[in-house]
Amino acid sequence: MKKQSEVIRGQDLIQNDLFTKYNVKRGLRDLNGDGVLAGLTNVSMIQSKETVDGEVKPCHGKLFYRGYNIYDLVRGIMADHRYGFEETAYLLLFGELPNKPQLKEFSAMIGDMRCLPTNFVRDVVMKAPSKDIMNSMTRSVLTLSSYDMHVSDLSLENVLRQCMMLISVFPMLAVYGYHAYNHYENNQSMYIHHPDAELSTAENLLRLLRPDMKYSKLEAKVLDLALMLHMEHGGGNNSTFTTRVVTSSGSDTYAVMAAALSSLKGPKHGGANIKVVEMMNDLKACVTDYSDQDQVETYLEHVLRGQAFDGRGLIYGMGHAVYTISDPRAEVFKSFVEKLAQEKGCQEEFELYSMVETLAPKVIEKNRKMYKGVSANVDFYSGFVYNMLGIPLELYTPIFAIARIVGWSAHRLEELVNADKIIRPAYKSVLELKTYTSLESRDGYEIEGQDYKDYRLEEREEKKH
Ligand SMILES: CC(=O)SCCNC(=O)CCNC(=O)[C@H](O)C(C)(C)COP(=O)(O)OP(=O)(O)OC[C@H]1O[C@@H](n2cnc3c(N)ncnc32)[C@H](O)[C@@H]1OP(=O)(O)O
Ligand SMILES: O=C([O-])CC(=O)C(=O)O
Repeated sequence: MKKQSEVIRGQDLIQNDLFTKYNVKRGLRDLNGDGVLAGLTNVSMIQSKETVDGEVKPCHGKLFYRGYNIYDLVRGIMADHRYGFEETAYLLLFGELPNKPQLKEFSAMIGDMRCLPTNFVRDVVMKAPSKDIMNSMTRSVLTLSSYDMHVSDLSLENVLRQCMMLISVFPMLAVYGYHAYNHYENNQSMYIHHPDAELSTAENLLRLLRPDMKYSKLEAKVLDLALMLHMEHGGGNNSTFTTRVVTSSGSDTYAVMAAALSSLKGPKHGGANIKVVEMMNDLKACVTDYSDQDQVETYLEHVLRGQAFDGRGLIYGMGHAVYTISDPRAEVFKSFVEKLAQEKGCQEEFELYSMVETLAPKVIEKNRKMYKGVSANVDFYSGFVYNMLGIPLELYTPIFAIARIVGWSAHRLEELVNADKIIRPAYKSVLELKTYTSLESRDGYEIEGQDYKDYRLEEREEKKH
């Protein structure tokens, strides 16, 4: 395929100056990070700039769910020693914080709905397991549509039912998908624990994951915090915008959530949490002393030049489309990470993360043309936290999805209530028009070799147990 791919590169490359000439907002954003306005939302608000003396300036990032500052939500729930997933999900779906009976009823509904169709785990989740749990979840979500008698009913009542069911079963799809992979690919024992309707989402996640179903209160609380912080981030982030776009075409909830999962898994979006941990492991393997600032800085320079790690030139967990000085979620995370690292004896690693957090923005700013600042994003510390909780790498992005499906649901419902207009931006064509020629008279390149054969799907080798 080498020759053909070179042809594609030649045909598809559009010169940079044309984007400037036609004022195309690449990535649908201005250089200073302001996004092209694509809609209005009541679900959440992100602030990264403030007006001081009439001048707009970058500020520390702020995030509000339905008008409530994320700091206050986290602080309030933590202070009362409650789990926050269900309460925050209620807030995002219904627009106000629940009172006690409302929270009890909603939590009970989520608990009751944590139930998959008969033999679904055997017939769907355990078939052709994959290391890529996001793809496994996507397949499960699409297959669940076959069990829904009202799959295409777009009434709010039906869509809410579908969203709540998916919110409830996402932890099962993720963890069972992991167990199937771990068994068939890694030859480990497989156990499928049932969820407990009385427990919170965070507790259930750990219960389903661990062989003995046990976890400490601190572990469940930290995971619950992670879920709260990842739940929602405005209409413009890649997976939520995908949700909005696919919803606007009139598609069903399963197809919409499958599309959103496919967006979130990308390493520039939710998939960054896996990349951060892989990058940090690579860093540790590449330097002789990871407390040595010079060595760490040199490694980061190599990453940026595409000479280290995955060759993409990105320092994962750094930078954000909107935030510049700070991502409030990373700040909240960091304060808990430090405590957890002390408890788990991982202070040295915490020091390394802190060092990279300080050095990376300087290294990026030195090597790239910057229009706005770069700081640690929510994905920077999350993988480290999950690692300390003994959660396998394959589940890091799925945990993000377990939280973010709430935001996707709120945006799908908001899109259905308001827009009823298919989202369809414009692409200016810079195509040159041509005169048709007959097959006999065409020049063209010759296909050499048959290297496509290397790419054929391999039969999965049967594992002996
Ligand atoms: C939940 C989330 O989705 S949070 C984001 C998770 N993603 C990551 O952590 C991946 C690493 N980060 C990135 O790829 C980017 O910072 C993004 C995709 C998050 C934001 O991208 P943008 O808004 O386009 O970044 P921005 O406009 O600030 O970039 C300016 C320059 O700095 C570079 N830059 C920004 N972040 C990084 C980074 N982490 N590593 C290397 N270079 C970076 C950009 O490539 C760009 O340089 P270029 O014009 O030469 O290509
Ligand atoms: O807003 C974005 O572009 C990415 C992000 O942080 C999120 O989705 O949580």
